[in-house]
Amino acid sequence: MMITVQEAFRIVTESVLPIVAEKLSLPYLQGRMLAEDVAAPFPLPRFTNAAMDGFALRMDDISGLSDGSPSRLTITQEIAAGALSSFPVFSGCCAQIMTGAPMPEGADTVVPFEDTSGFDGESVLVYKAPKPKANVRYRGEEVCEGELLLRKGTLVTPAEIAVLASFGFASALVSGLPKVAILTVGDELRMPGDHAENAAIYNCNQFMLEAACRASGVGITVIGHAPDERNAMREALRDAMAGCDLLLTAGGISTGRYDFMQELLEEHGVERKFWTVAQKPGKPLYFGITPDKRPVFALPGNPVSAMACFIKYVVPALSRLQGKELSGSIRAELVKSFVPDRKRHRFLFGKVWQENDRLLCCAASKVESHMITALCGANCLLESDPSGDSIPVGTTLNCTMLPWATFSSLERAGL
Ligand SMILES: Nc1nc2c(c(=O)[nH]1)N[C@H]1C(S)=C(S)[C@@H](COP(=O)(O)OP(=O)(O)OC[C@H]3O[C@@H](n4cnc5c(N)ncnc54)[C@H](O)[C@@H]3O)O[C@H]1N2
Ligand code: MOO
Repeated sequence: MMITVQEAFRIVTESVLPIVAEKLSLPYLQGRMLAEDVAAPFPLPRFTNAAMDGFALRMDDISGLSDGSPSRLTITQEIAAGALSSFPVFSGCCAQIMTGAPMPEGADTVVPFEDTSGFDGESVLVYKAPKPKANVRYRGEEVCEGELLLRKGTLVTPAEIAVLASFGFASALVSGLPKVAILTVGDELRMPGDHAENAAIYNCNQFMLEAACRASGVGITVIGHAPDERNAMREALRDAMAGCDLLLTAGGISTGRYDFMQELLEEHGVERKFWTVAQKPGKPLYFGITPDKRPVFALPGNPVSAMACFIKYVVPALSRLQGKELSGSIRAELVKSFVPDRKRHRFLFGKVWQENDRLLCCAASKVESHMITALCGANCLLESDPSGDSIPVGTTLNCTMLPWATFSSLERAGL
């Protein structure tokens, strides 16, 4: 039974559940999403330390500097970064101290090396008084022990890796990264690089979907292709289904004599959630769940249809598998009218950009589901409800950004 786009979207997002989280070491965390809150196991700085190379002293001992004459102090110890002072700085004394070294007991201020007579000798002349307590980094001044450092759901960037490392965490729990299997079908398809005779065409979906998955930040397990023949498709499906978290097929899902995909998926135990959606392109879209609850999308073979379905349904499913929030769409004003579909929700690839304070959009001029060049230059998928009238200039439309669209593409002019 044909269902609405809204219903299809709801079924997909409700049926797809997060996969198991995994613990990864620091070098592998970049780009992943934290699966748990991280609290500070100790305060930061962990101990009060010097912010400059110089002399740790008691501020009271250099108060005489105010009348212009230098103060002389006896150097009683040297503290390097990583070393501990074993006795206090007494009045009239000071400690040579290096940046990052723990402050010795008794001292409250660090005078930078440049404002003294230097490290040589048994005493030092201090020429310039800093502010009291200057050049000292205090225990816990940045972060308190137990404070929430990083929230579950945070995308790990070099900043989060730096924070984790600073607190001594060698690894972190991140959401699982889905592995996608891709299977294309069709006797007519040839691999790019091979000869395509007579009525043959080149396999675009396999490479397009692989690139779209990688651009969406997920991994690939199997990439396969099968001819329109039941046994070959059955075997290819079995291989594709082994070990993936999400199965994507393209082609063979409509009503043609060789469209065996639905029948074979169900033979493999996939439970159909829906087949056919009131949308253009992408009407024959099939969505199901394997017995062990993995999502399966059988995308229509026409490449633009396959990509529209990927953006509208597969990208949110990949987010759900990772426990990520769905990105949602943005609203932009149409600058060039187009004809929607009378009965079906219309998807069109297009461009959204910013002009002054307004977001504007326009659809690609090539609108048929086999016109793959419409994708080039597009940064979003535009949507329009069914309507018998053309959509006028100035209408506000929902635009879903393509996962690989760049921020700068929003600033350039339209298609
Ligand atoms: N009688 C009907 N015919 C069709 C209907 C319908 O409702 N009734 N729906 C049309 C729509 S809409 C679409 S979309 C297609 C989808 O059909 P399939 O998913 O079964 O896809 P195929 O028939 O295998 O292929 C359709 C089209 O796309 C080309 N194709 C397929 N795979 C690839 C690939 N990997 N790379 C490049 N091009 C590919 C294929 O050669 C066909 O031209 O059905 C309509 N028909
Ligand atoms: O709906 Mo089909 O996906 O128009 O080409």
